[in-house]
Amino acid sequence: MTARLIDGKAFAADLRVRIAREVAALEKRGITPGLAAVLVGDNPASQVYVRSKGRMTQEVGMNSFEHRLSADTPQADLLALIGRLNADSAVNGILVQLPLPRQMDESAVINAIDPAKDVDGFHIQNVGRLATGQKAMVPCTPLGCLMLLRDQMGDLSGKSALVIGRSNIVGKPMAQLLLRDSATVTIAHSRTANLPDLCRQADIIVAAVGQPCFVQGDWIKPGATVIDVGINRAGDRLIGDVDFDTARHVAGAITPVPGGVGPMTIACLLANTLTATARANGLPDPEGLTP
Ligand SMILES: Nc1nc(=O)c2c([nH]1)NC[C@@H]1CN(c3ccc(C(=O)N[C@@H](CCC(=O)O)C(=O)O)cc3)C=[N+]21
Repeated sequence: MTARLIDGKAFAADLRVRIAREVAALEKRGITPGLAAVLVGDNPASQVYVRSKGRMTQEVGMNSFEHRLSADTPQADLLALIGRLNADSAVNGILVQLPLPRQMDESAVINAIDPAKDVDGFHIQNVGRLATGQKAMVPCTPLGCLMLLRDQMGDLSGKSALVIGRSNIVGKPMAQLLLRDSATVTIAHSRTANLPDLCRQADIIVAAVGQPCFVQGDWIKPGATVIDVGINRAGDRLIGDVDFDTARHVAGAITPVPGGVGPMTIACLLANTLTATARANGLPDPEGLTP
């Protein structure tokens, strides 16, 4: 068996076309969505993400505001900037690139963002809203994974889903979204016993462990759908958390790295910015961009 390739790059491009159409419709009402990205320090990989986010934001017709602060910026200065962005009506979405330098308290920074502008969905209010089934801003990577899974499998209800990884930015919100779609969800992590056996029972595997080629082909139930969230640098190449070369002979469908989840994350950031703009203006949520 050879797995179907899940083309996240193409899906994301299509999503951005739909977003651009909605942005054009808002333009007629005199509304232009604005996304502010804040980058603290000069992590070269982070700079790449911020740049490509900035370019795609403009491509869909939104305003992109970039703020670069030096790595030794005091936390109070960052909080002051967030305060100004919260108060700025031209800014509908605020993204503070993670990880932050050591002197910063990440939770304090995230929770300083106006939850209505929290397009990463990391604010404690959005986390609680997602967990209790209320209208929330939903983290971009899990939202992108959910869109790909629904597109591949249709109704997820009753499917067994294994999420490998328990981070606040991927694993936990991914589990919440799958649960909302009535999947039977297991969260595995570095202390999980018999991970290969758990994997073999899963119709859906979402791998977000941060270890290259961690999930082996012979751990996968034949025909399962495998979503690889990992982005690991191997020299000048990117590789995922799934051993693609063995997994592709067993899975029913699998996302490649690059070209799978990564582009969906950025497209969902734009989707969330559009959703935040609609809500800020008392308009209904745009169709098909929220869970
Ligand atoms: N507050 C915050 N929100 C984030 O969403 C966030 C963050 N901080 N910090 C850094 C990580 C990383 N991240 C990526 C998004 C897209 C690609 C992406 O598009 N990757 C391409 C390849 C890019 C390349 O070739 O370098 C792909 O997988 O095909 C990668 C990584 C978002 N992050």
